[in-house]
Amino acid sequence: MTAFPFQSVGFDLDGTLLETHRDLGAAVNHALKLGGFDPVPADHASDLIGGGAKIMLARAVDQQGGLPEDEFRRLYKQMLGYYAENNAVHSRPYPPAVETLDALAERGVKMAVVTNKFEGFARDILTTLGLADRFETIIGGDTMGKGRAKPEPDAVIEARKRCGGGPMAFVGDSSYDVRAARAADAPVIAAAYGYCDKPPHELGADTVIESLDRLISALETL
Ligand SMILES: O=C(O)COP(=O)(O)O
Ligand SMILES: [Mg+2]
Repeated sequence: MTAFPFQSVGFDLDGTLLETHRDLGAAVNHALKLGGFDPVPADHASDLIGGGAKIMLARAVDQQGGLPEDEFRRLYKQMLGYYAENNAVHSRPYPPAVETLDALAERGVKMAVVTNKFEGFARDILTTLGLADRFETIIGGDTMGKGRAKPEPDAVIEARKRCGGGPMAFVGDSSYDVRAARAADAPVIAAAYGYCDKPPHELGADTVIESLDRLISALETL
């Protein structure tokens, strides 16, 4: 067997490893309701995901005319409070996620999560789902400091360092992921089944997969 080409793989969370839009959508709708806004329809919640919770709520509020800063901040706090209590109600790994993580572990590959979610939420959800221990590190949108979340490369670079510093490939579903990985000089695979903010083939990734069960062969042929 030839050696696997990557020492580590970095994963985006929402829309790549986990289907999380129902819980995120419920949190946004909780805040929208408190602000007197209409809820976001369930099948539109996924369009708001990618830049973290604040951007998600801001997009939903702006679609309905926007809010002054202090009122927005109040709703944002309410949203975070709700999500803290309800972040893994409906959220699940995509069906081949666990098998794929197993298959990578069998090959000696280290795995990292690099998400724009707050690190604490990511840890909570992965712990509830029994997956937290599989990752060498979990880096959130707040881990590297203000303004350093994806699409900045810092979190990908830090994840690669924490995984030993060897070659890391990155897998993500949005332009935030592709830009962060590119800027960190990591090959990147786009998850077409996720919450892509552009048509998957236009994200600028090295390759596109329709399901996580294609990941290992995609990594071997990058
Ligand atoms: O919650 C978000 O908006 C983004 O999260 P992700 O970086 O894991 O996709
Ligand atoms: Mg994502």
